[in-house]
Amino acid sequence: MGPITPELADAIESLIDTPVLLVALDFDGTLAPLVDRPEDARPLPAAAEALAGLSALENTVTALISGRDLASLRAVGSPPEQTLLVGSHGTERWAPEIFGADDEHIDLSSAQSTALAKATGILEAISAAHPGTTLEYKPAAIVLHVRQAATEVATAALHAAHGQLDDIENLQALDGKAVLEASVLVGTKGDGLNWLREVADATTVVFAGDDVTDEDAFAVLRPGDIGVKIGSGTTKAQFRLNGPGELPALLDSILDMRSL
Ligand SMILES: O=P(O)(O)OC[C@H]1O[C@H](O[C@H]2O[C@H](CO)[C@@H](O)[C@H](O)[C@H]2O)[C@H](O)[C@@H](O)[C@@H]1O
Repeated sequence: MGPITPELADAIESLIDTPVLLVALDFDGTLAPLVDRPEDARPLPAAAEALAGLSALENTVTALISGRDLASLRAVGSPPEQTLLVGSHGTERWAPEIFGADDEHIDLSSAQSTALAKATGILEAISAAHPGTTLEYKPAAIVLHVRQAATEVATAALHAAHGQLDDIENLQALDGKAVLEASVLVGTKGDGLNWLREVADATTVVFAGDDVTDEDAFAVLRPGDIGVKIGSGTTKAQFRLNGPGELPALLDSILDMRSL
């Protein structure tokens, strides 16, 4: 049996006649399998092909919604031209001109720049002291990656980072999969998904994601929408797939339904 359960198949069937469908996908761990180095992540070819097919359909809008900043998301995701993009956990937003929406760029206040510089200094020192950890620099955040560190080193680095970042004003610490992100902007994927729904004028939304931050997006789904959790963990989503390898089956089924 494939990954599409009869219940999920029924939900997909109901998408046939919705006037405007929005298909919004998280990137890392959903469209692209998790890998050691963030710069090496790429969509699975079958998923990228299905996404391109969906983006070419009339009355079906595609979007990526990620914790990555937009430049990084574009570089690793190579999204189809008409795909809307939400980055930096909801705070950066871009839509093709045809949608007539205002983009949202990052413009830090001096208090935010000061907080980011402090957090950067702290995480650079922690990373230097914890072999195997690396840093990712974003316009409004600094991320400590511990995926490649030994377990005890990773735990110690995350513990030290939490302890030292907690006192900085204008900063929020976000836990993710083998990462700790220190961000000076407060945004959620729920805000991002609400923006996408409005800009696309969507009557129904499909959203798939794997991480804790994706729960904010599942939380704003409405009756008739479809939320799909990718992988294990507690979730508000109604449906689940085991990993990014099963996403192409979902996208292909939606593509078939919307192509009828
Ligand atoms: O919202 P997402 O698109 O899922 O982005 C969340 C974070 O993804 C990236 O980190 C994760 O993927 C890396 C590459 O597979 C992996 O090495 C890391 O351990 C994961 O946490 C990205 O680097 C972060 O900036 C995103 O916030």
